[in-house]
Amino acid sequence: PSVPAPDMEGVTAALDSAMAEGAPGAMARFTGPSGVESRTVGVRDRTSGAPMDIHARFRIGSVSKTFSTVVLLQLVEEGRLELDAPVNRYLPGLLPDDRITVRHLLTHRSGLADYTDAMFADTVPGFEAVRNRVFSYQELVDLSLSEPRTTEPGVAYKYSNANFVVVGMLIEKLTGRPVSDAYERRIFKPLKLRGTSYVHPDTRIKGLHVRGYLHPDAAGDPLVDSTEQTVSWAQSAGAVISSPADLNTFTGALMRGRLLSPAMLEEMTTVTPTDATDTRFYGLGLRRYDLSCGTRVFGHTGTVQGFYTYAFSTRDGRRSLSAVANTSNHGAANTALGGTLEAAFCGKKPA
Ligand SMILES: CC1(C)S[C@@H]2[C@H](NC(=O)CCCC[C@H](NC(=O)C[NH3+])C(=O)[O-])C(=O)N2[C@H]1C(=O)[O-]
Repeated sequence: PSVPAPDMEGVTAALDSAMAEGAPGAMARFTGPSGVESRTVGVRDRTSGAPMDIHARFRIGSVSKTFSTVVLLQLVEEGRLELDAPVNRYLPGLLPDDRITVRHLLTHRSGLADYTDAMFADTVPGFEAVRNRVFSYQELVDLSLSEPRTTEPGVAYKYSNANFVVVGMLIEKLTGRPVSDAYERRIFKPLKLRGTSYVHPDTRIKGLHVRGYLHPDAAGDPLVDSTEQTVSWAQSAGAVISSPADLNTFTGALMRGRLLSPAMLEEMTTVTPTDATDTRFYGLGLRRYDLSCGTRVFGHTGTVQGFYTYAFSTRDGRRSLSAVANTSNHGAANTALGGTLEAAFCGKKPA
Protein backbone atom coordinates (compact mmCIF):
# COMPACT_ATOMS: atom_id res chain seq x y z
CA PRO A 1 0.00 0.00 0.00
CA SER A 2 1.28 3.50 -0.79
CA VAL A 3 2.13 5.68 2.15
CA PRO A 4 2.18 9.49 2.37
CA ALA A 5 5.50 11.14 1.55
CA PRO A 6 6.96 12.93 4.56
CA ASP A 7 6.08 16.62 4.77
CA MET A 8 9.66 17.88 5.14
CA GLU A 9 8.51 21.52 5.17
CA GLY A 10 6.37 20.56 8.15
CA VAL A 11 9.35 18.82 9.75
CA THR A 12 11.44 21.97 9.27
CA ALA A 13 8.66 24.10 10.71
CA ALA A 14 8.58 21.89 13.82
CA LEU A 15 12.37 22.18 14.18
CA ASP A 16 12.15 25.96 13.74
CA SER A 17 9.46 26.13 16.43
CA ALA A 18 11.65 24.12 18.80
CA MET A 19 14.31 26.80 18.23
CA ALA A 20 11.75 29.57 18.72
CA GLU A 21 11.00 27.91 22.07
CA GLY A 22 14.63 28.14 23.12
CA ALA A 23 16.53 25.23 21.61
CA PRO A 24 19.90 26.37 20.17
CA GLY A 25 19.39 23.82 17.40
CA ALA A 26 17.45 20.75 16.30
CA MET A 27 17.48 18.10 13.61
CA ALA A 28 15.44 15.22 12.22
CA ARG A 29 16.12 12.25 9.95
CA PHE A 30 13.39 10.29 8.13
CA THR A 31 13.92 6.96 6.41
CA GLY A 32 11.15 5.65 4.16
CA PRO A 33 10.30 3.83 0.91
CA SER A 34 11.59 6.80 -1.10
CA GLY A 35 14.87 7.03 0.80
CA VAL A 36 16.33 9.30 3.47
CA GLU A 37 15.39 12.91 4.19
CA SER A 38 17.11 14.98 6.89
CA ARG A 39 16.85 18.54 8.10
CA THR A 40 18.96 20.54 10.52
CA VAL A 41 18.42 23.97 12.05
CA GLY A 42 20.50 26.17 14.40
CA VAL A 43 23.75 25.20 16.10
CA ARG A 44 25.18 22.15 17.83
CA ASP A 45 27.62 24.34 19.77
CA ARG A 46 26.66 27.83 21.00
CA THR A 47 30.28 28.80 21.73
CA SER A 48 31.84 27.90 18.40
CA GLY A 49 28.64 28.51 16.44
CA ALA A 50 29.15 25.19 14.67
CA PRO A 51 25.93 24.37 12.81
CA MET A 52 23.74 21.41 13.75
CA ASP A 53 25.06 18.34 11.91
CA ILE A 54 22.96 15.30 10.96
CA HIS A 55 25.98 13.06 11.59
CA ALA A 56 26.54 14.35 15.14
CA ARG A 57 25.98 12.15 18.20
CA PHE A 58 23.95 13.04 21.30
CA ARG A 59 22.51 11.64 24.53
CA ILE A 60 19.22 9.82 23.85
CA GLY A 61 17.94 9.65 27.43
CA SER A 62 15.10 7.20 27.87
CA VAL A 63 15.25 5.93 24.32
CA SER A 64 17.92 3.84 26.10
CA LYS A 65 15.05 2.00 27.82
CA THR A 66 14.11 0.36 24.52
CA PHE A 67 17.69 -0.85 24.03
CA SER A 68 17.66 -2.34 27.55
CA THR A 69 14.28 -3.95 26.86
CA VAL A 70 15.52 -5.62 23.66
CA VAL A 71 18.43 -7.19 25.57
CA LEU A 72 16.17 -8.42 28.38
CA LEU A 73 13.57 -9.85 25.96
CA GLN A 74 16.36 -11.69 24.10
CA LEU A 75 17.31 -13.23 27.47
CA VAL A 76 13.64 -14.21 27.95
CA GLU A 77 13.68 -15.86 24.50
CA GLU A 78 16.84 -17.74 25.54
CA GLY A 79 15.01 -19.06 28.59
CA ARG A 80 17.21 -17.19 31.04
CA LEU A 81 14.25 -15.57 32.83
CA GLU A 82 10.47 -15.38 32.57
CA LEU A 83 8.44 -12.23 31.98
CA ASP A 84 5.82 -13.10 34.61
CA ALA A 85 8.24 -14.34 37.27
CA PRO A 86 9.00 -12.27 40.36
CA VAL A 87 12.09 -10.04 40.00
CA ASN A 88 13.23 -11.43 43.37
CA ARG A 89 13.62 -14.90 41.82
CA TYR A 90 16.63 -13.56 39.89
CA LEU A 91 17.73 -10.82 42.32
CA PRO A 92 16.90 -12.40 45.71
CA GLY A 93 15.88 -9.89 48.34
CA LEU A 94 16.24 -6.85 46.09
CA LEU A 95 12.62 -5.69 46.16
CA PRO A 96 10.35 -5.62 49.22
CA ASP A 97 7.47 -7.23 47.31
CA ASP A 98 7.67 -10.66 45.64
CA ARG A 99 4.62 -9.76 43.57
CA ILE A 100 6.66 -7.35 41.41
CA THR A 101 7.38 -9.21 38.18
CA VAL A 102 9.78 -8.61 35.30
CA ARG A 103 6.83 -7.53 33.16
CA HIS A 104 5.81 -4.93 35.75
CA LEU A 105 9.25 -3.33 35.32
CA LEU A 106 8.96 -3.15 31.53
CA THR A 107 5.43 -1.71 31.63
CA HIS A 108 6.05 0.82 34.45
CA ARG A 109 3.47 -0.97 36.61
CA SER A 110 5.79 -2.03 39.46
CA GLY A 111 4.96 0.86 41.80
CA LEU A 112 8.67 1.56 42.37
CA ALA A 113 9.02 5.31 43.01
CA ASP A 114 10.99 7.44 40.53
CA TYR A 115 13.90 8.86 42.57
CA THR A 116 14.62 11.48 39.86
CA ASP A 117 11.58 13.52 40.90
CA ALA A 118 13.35 14.40 44.17
CA MET A 119 16.85 14.32 42.63
CA PHE A 120 15.95 16.96 40.04
CA ALA A 121 13.27 18.95 41.90
CA ASP A 122 15.63 21.94 41.61
CA THR A 123 16.80 21.45 38.06
CA VAL A 124 20.28 23.02 37.90
CA PRO A 125 21.44 22.35 41.49
CA GLY A 126 20.09 18.80 41.17
CA PHE A 127 21.98 18.29 37.92
CA GLU A 128 25.22 19.86 39.19
CA ALA A 129 25.05 17.62 42.28
CA VAL A 130 25.08 14.41 40.22
CA ARG A 131 26.68 15.27 36.86
CA ASN A 132 30.05 13.84 37.92
CA ARG A 133 28.77 11.27 40.39
CA VAL A 134 28.97 7.54 39.83
CA PHE A 135 26.11 5.58 41.41
CA SER A 136 25.86 1.81 41.85
CA TYR A 137 22.60 0.24 40.70
CA GLN A 138 21.94 -0.64 44.33
CA GLU A 139 22.25 3.01 45.41
CA LEU A 140 19.65 4.01 42.82
CA VAL A 141 17.28 1.22 43.92
CA ASP A 142 17.77 2.28 47.54
CA LEU A 143 16.82 5.86 46.58
CA SER A 144 13.61 4.52 45.02
CA LEU A 145 12.81 2.27 47.99
CA SER A 146 13.32 5.19 50.38
CA GLU A 147 10.09 6.63 48.96
CA PRO A 148 6.59 5.11 49.18
CA ARG A 149 5.56 2.85 46.31
CA THR A 150 3.16 4.47 43.88
CA THR A 151 0.82 1.56 43.20
CA GLU A 152 0.19 -2.08 44.07
CA PRO A 153 2.11 -4.21 41.54
CA GLY A 154 0.37 -4.42 38.19
CA VAL A 155 -2.51 -2.15 39.09
CA ALA A 156 -1.60 1.08 37.29
CA TYR A 157 0.91 2.64 34.88
CA LYS A 158 3.31 5.00 36.67
CA TYR A 159 6.51 5.85 34.81
CA SER A 160 9.66 5.30 36.86
CA ASN A 161 13.36 5.25 35.94
CA ALA A 162 13.84 2.79 38.80
CA ASN A 163 12.17 0.07 36.70
CA PHE A 164 14.90 0.20 34.08
CA VAL A 165 17.67 0.43 36.64
CA VAL A 166 16.43 -2.96 37.86
CA VAL A 167 16.31 -4.12 34.22
CA GLY A 168 20.03 -3.27 34.00
CA MET A 169 20.68 -5.22 37.21
CA LEU A 170 18.85 -8.24 35.75
CA ILE A 171 20.92 -8.08 32.55
CA GLU A 172 24.20 -7.93 34.48
CA LYS A 173 23.16 -10.71 36.89
CA LEU A 174 21.99 -13.06 34.12
CA THR A 175 24.88 -12.42 31.70
CA GLY A 176 27.63 -11.96 34.29
CA ARG A 177 28.82 -9.00 32.22
CA PRO A 178 28.31 -5.21 32.24
CA VAL A 179 25.27 -4.01 30.26
CA SER A 180 27.64 -2.33 27.80
CA ASP A 181 28.77 -5.77 26.60
CA ALA A 182 25.18 -6.85 26.03
CA TYR A 183 24.33 -3.67 24.10
CA GLU A 184 27.45 -4.08 21.93
CA ARG A 185 27.06 -7.78 21.22
CA ARG A 186 23.28 -7.96 20.81
CA ILE A 187 22.41 -4.62 19.20
CA PHE A 188 25.22 -2.19 18.30
CA LYS A 189 27.39 -4.68 16.39
CA PRO A 190 24.69 -6.74 14.62
CA LEU A 191 22.98 -3.55 13.39
CA LYS A 192 26.32 -1.79 12.71
CA LEU A 193 25.32 1.18 14.88
CA ARG A 194 28.75 2.78 14.64
CA GLY A 195 27.53 6.06 16.10
CA THR A 196 25.98 4.42 19.16
CA SER A 197 27.78 3.73 22.42
CA TYR A 198 27.36 3.14 26.13
CA VAL A 199 30.39 4.64 27.90
CA HIS A 200 29.11 5.08 31.47
CA PRO A 201 30.68 6.45 33.63
CA ASP A 202 32.77 8.43 31.08
CA THR A 203 31.34 11.97 30.88
CA ARG A 204 32.34 12.72 27.29
CA ILE A 205 30.48 12.33 24.02
CA LYS A 206 33.36 11.28 21.76
CA GLY A 207 33.62 12.27 18.10
CA LEU A 208 31.38 14.73 16.28
CA HIS A 209 28.65 15.57 18.77
CA VAL A 210 25.90 17.98 19.76
CA ARG A 211 26.38 20.07 22.91
CA GLY A 212 23.31 20.09 25.18
CA TYR A 213 21.95 23.15 26.98
CA LEU A 214 19.75 22.85 30.06
CA HIS A 215 17.11 25.51 30.69
CA PRO A 216 17.24 26.71 34.32
CA ASP A 217 13.97 26.84 36.28
CA ALA A 218 14.10 30.64 36.54
CA ALA A 219 13.03 32.22 33.24
CA GLY A 220 15.75 34.49 31.89
CA ASP A 221 18.61 32.70 33.65
CA PRO A 222 21.35 31.67 31.19
CA LEU A 223 21.34 28.19 29.64
CA VAL A 224 23.66 25.68 31.33
CA ASP A 225 25.99 23.62 29.11
CA SER A 226 25.10 20.10 30.34
CA THR A 227 26.96 18.11 27.68
CA GLU A 228 29.49 16.39 29.94
CA GLN A 229 27.94 14.18 32.59
CA THR A 230 28.17 10.54 33.70
CA VAL A 231 24.39 9.98 33.41
CA SER A 232 25.03 7.56 36.26
CA TRP A 233 21.69 8.57 37.75
CA ALA A 234 20.09 6.69 34.84
CA GLN A 235 22.58 4.15 33.33
CA SER A 236 20.44 1.39 31.67
CA ALA A 237 17.45 3.77 31.99
CA GLY A 238 19.04 6.59 30.01
CA ALA A 239 22.78 6.69 29.31
CA VAL A 240 23.05 5.53 25.67
CA ILE A 241 24.59 7.90 23.09
CA SER A 242 23.49 7.64 19.47
CA SER A 243 22.90 9.46 16.16
CA PRO A 244 19.89 10.19 13.95
CA ALA A 245 20.83 7.49 11.42
CA ASP A 246 21.48 4.86 14.08
CA LEU A 247 18.14 5.54 15.78
CA ASN A 248 16.35 5.15 12.43
CA THR A 249 18.20 1.86 11.93
CA PHE A 250 17.44 0.65 15.46
CA THR A 251 13.68 1.33 15.55
CA GLY A 252 13.28 0.15 11.95
CA ALA A 253 15.18 -3.09 12.57
CA LEU A 254 13.25 -3.68 15.79
CA MET A 255 9.89 -3.34 14.02
CA ARG A 256 11.09 -5.50 11.11
CA GLY A 257 11.78 -8.35 13.57
CA ARG A 258 15.56 -8.31 13.27
CA LEU A 259 16.12 -8.28 17.05
CA LEU A 260 13.23 -10.31 18.50
CA SER A 261 10.99 -13.18 17.36
CA PRO A 262 7.57 -12.26 15.94
CA ALA A 263 5.92 -13.56 19.11
CA MET A 264 8.17 -11.53 21.40
CA LEU A 265 7.75 -8.42 19.24
CA GLU A 266 3.99 -8.93 19.56
CA GLU A 267 4.40 -8.98 23.36
CA MET A 268 6.54 -5.84 23.23
CA THR A 269 4.02 -3.90 21.13
CA THR A 270 0.98 -4.97 23.17
CA VAL A 271 0.16 -1.73 24.95
CA THR A 272 -1.98 -0.14 27.63
CA PRO A 273 -2.94 3.55 27.83
CA THR A 274 -0.55 5.89 29.67
CA ASP A 275 -2.96 8.76 30.14
CA ALA A 276 -6.49 9.96 29.63
CA THR A 277 -5.94 10.68 25.93
CA ASP A 278 -6.53 7.70 23.66
CA THR A 279 -3.43 8.37 21.60
CA ARG A 280 -0.52 7.48 23.89
CA PHE A 281 0.29 3.98 25.06
CA TYR A 282 3.13 1.94 26.57
CA GLY A 283 4.07 -1.66 25.84
CA LEU A 284 7.28 -3.32 27.03
CA GLY A 285 9.89 -0.52 27.17
CA LEU A 286 8.19 0.96 24.13
CA ARG A 287 5.77 3.81 23.49
CA ARG A 288 2.97 3.75 20.88
CA TYR A 289 1.66 7.05 19.58
CA ASP A 290 -1.52 7.03 17.46
CA LEU A 291 -1.20 9.94 15.03
CA SER A 292 -4.02 12.08 13.62
CA CYS A 293 -3.86 10.28 10.25
CA GLY A 294 -4.45 6.90 11.92
CA THR A 295 -0.83 5.80 11.65
CA ARG A 296 0.52 4.08 14.76
CA VAL A 297 4.22 4.64 15.51
CA PHE A 298 6.33 2.71 17.99
CA GLY A 299 9.50 3.88 19.76
CA HIS A 300 10.52 6.02 22.67
CA THR A 301 11.11 9.59 23.76
CA GLY A 302 14.05 10.89 25.76
CA THR A 303 14.68 13.75 28.13
CA VAL A 304 18.20 14.07 29.53
CA GLN A 305 19.84 17.30 30.59
CA GLY A 306 20.34 19.29 27.40
CA PHE A 307 18.65 16.89 24.97
CA TYR A 308 15.08 16.06 23.85
CA THR A 309 14.79 13.03 21.58
CA TYR A 310 12.07 11.23 19.60
CA ALA A 311 12.80 7.89 17.89
CA PHE A 312 9.85 6.09 16.25
CA SER A 313 8.99 3.70 13.40
CA THR A 314 5.80 2.36 11.83
CA ARG A 315 4.87 -1.18 12.87
CA ASP A 316 6.20 -2.59 9.58
CA GLY A 317 9.52 -0.78 10.07
CA ARG A 318 9.28 0.77 6.59
CA ARG A 319 9.25 4.34 7.89
CA SER A 320 11.37 5.74 10.74
CA LEU A 321 11.92 9.19 12.23
CA SER A 322 14.46 10.41 14.75
CA ALA A 323 14.50 13.99 16.01
CA VAL A 324 16.57 15.82 18.63
CA ALA A 325 16.70 19.34 20.06
CA ASN A 326 19.69 20.33 22.18
CA THR A 327 17.82 21.71 25.14
CA SER A 328 15.64 20.38 27.98
CA ASN A 329 13.61 21.45 31.00
CA HIS A 330 11.51 23.44 28.57
CA GLY A 331 8.25 21.63 27.74
CA ALA A 332 7.23 23.93 24.87
CA ALA A 333 10.43 23.06 23.00
CA ASN A 334 9.74 19.36 23.54
CA THR A 335 6.16 19.64 22.31
CA ALA A 336 7.34 21.63 19.28
CA LEU A 337 9.93 18.96 18.44
CA GLY A 338 7.18 16.33 18.73
CA GLY A 339 5.49 18.02 15.77
CA THR A 340 8.03 16.27 13.52
CA LEU A 341 6.14 13.00 14.02
CA GLU A 342 2.86 14.16 12.45
CA ALA A 343 4.68 15.89 9.59
CA ALA A 344 6.93 12.92 8.85
CA PHE A 345 4.41 10.09 9.16
CA CYS A 346 1.15 11.79 8.11
CA GLY A 347 2.57 13.94 5.31
CA LYS A 348 1.16 17.20 4.06
CA LYS A 349 -2.19 18.16 5.53
CA PRO A 350 -4.90 18.36 2.81
CA ALA A 351 -5.38 22.01 1.76
C1 LIG B 1 9.19 10.48 30.98
C2 LIG B 1 10.34 11.42 30.66
C3 LIG B 1 9.84 12.79 30.18
S1 LIG B 1 11.37 11.61 32.10
C4 LIG B 1 12.29 10.14 31.81
C5 LIG B 1 13.79 10.24 31.67
N1 LIG B 1 14.43 11.45 32.06
C6 LIG B 1 14.55 11.78 33.36
O1 LIG B 1 14.08 11.12 34.26
C7 LIG B 1 15.25 13.09 33.64
C8 LIG B 1 14.26 14.03 34.27
C9 LIG B 1 14.90 15.35 34.63
C10 LIG B 1 15.46 16.04 33.43
C11 LIG B 1 15.48 17.57 33.59
N2 LIG B 1 14.29 18.12 34.21
C12 LIG B 1 14.32 18.64 35.46
O2 LIG B 1 15.32 18.67 36.14
C13 LIG B 1 13.02 19.18 35.97
N3 LIG B 1 13.14 19.72 37.32
C14 LIG B 1 15.58 18.12 32.17
O3 LIG B 1 14.52 18.48 31.60
O4 LIG B 1 16.70 18.12 31.63
C15 LIG B 1 13.57 10.13 30.20
O5 LIG B 1 14.27 10.34 29.28
N4 LIG B 1 12.21 9.95 30.34
C16 LIG B 1 11.32 10.82 29.62
C17 LIG B 1 10.60 10.02 28.52
O6 LIG B 1 10.53 8.79 28.65
O7 LIG B 1 10.12 10.70 27.60
